[in-house]
Amino acid sequence: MDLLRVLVATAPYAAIFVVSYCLLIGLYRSLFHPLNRFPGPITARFTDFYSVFFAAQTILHRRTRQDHLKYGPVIRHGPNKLVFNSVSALQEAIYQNDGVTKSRAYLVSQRAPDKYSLWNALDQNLHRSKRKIVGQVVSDRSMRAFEPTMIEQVDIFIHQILLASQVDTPVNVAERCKWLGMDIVGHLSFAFPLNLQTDPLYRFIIKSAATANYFLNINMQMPPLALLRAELFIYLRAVMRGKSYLRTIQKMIKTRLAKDTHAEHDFYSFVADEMVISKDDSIWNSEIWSEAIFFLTADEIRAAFDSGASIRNGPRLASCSYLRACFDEALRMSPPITGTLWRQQAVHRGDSEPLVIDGHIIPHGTQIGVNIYSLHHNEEYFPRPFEYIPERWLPGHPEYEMTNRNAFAAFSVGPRGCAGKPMAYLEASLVIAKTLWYFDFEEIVDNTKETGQLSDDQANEYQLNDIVVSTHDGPWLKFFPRPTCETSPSMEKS
Ligand code: HEM
Repeated sequence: MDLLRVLVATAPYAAIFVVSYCLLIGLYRSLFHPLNRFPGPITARFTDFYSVFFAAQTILHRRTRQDHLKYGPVIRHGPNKLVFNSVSALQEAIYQNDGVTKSRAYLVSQRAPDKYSLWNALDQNLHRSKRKIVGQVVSDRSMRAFEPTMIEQVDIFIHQILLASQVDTPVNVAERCKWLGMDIVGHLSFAFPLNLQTDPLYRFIIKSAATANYFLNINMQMPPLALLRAELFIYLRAVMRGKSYLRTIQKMIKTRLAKDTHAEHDFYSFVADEMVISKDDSIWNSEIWSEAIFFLTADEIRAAFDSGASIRNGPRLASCSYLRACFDEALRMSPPITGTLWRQQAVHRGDSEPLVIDGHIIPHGTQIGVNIYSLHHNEEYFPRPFEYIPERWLPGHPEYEMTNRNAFAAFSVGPRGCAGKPMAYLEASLVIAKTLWYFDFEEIVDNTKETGQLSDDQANEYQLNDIVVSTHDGPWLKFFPRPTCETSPSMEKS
């Protein structure tokens, strides 16, 4: 009762304190903040809720581009944030600059205070040592050893499409690719057969991972929001329904720990000797846990591939330049990571060495970045940005001359660029090559359109939802087996 009385008595003072604090912060941000000289939306000047608002609608990438069109190549997108839309910021000033590191916003993905994954390790030395280990997993040699498993999974994908075509059923390609991607990464990480393609048991993890990424994206825009732990309610509900993503990963790790370290050719066999791994329940706080979470969600990215190019399979896969051009153009228009990859000046630089980006001196502590979607739709680098033109990537074509391919950032660049790039290309090449070899297809529903405020240009583009990695639905395709199918091993399974 006493406590209640104290609370009631102090409430007005607390309210006055909060309002005064907000007013003072507002006054400082509008009049004295060193970023005031940069243009941008008024709301973003005062609060990160501006980005949170659009992130919650999964359209922050589109909004950022619109803001660039309105305010120019450098915009203030939060009280302490600047977004750049130039090749020089991408290639020199930010992502390949030793004096710049990942932003502290990445720490919202930490599982335990002193545990870092490759993705959220800000310290450059720690990152280098982690990257070395993961580099072994996705190296060319390792990928060659893993390829038979990958092909096996791709063959299941083809077989499932055949089954659908035999009963005249259209296929949601995004959904199938997500299942395939997750099955492959289950084998790659802990040699665990998730079998999403053939068995619905674990399919819930796709949705769970998307929910986790949705909240991650919002929290990264305004890190204090992570303290609210809004995602906990969703996790709790999943646990109660017996469909917990985290519990599934725990099961995968435990199953793997029960086997001999080098019994399988997977991620675990590489990291086991480097990390202290406990076989009891404290697995939740272990280093392997942090890495596993990252590995499993990163793979969702691969579901974004869709291409209509005609290609050939086999040893010449790597030399199929048109296939590669089609991939790159799809990745340009619909990058699997659409957002701004936030960075900040590294602490070791100290205040004495100013960071200069595109001629602007950047105050220490400012969050800086390039928005991949905006850069990929910058007309200066990619004329007619909303048109799918693979010839931009093929020497000898006029479009090639007019394109600045240095502005391509689907895998980011520099030491924090994508470690899985060769694997992503290999997997996508195999899937598309095999699918086109065995099937003709037609689109059933037009998935490019979406309700909402889209410009005419945008309406012609395949619509993505930005949740750190972008998600989408469809296309819905109806497949027709080609005569070549009859002799294929994967078809014989039917
Ligand atoms: C089309 C598919 C893919 C795209 C477009 C893509 C894109 C990216 C991008 C843009 C980053 C930088 C993220 C940041 O700075 O916050 C990244 C990081 C990373 N990606 Fe990928 N990725 C793809 C597939 C994969 C696959 C298949 C794997 C692994 C099997 C993978 C592993 C990684 C890793 C380990 C990092 C962190 C690198 C580091 O911080 O050192 N990616 N990826």
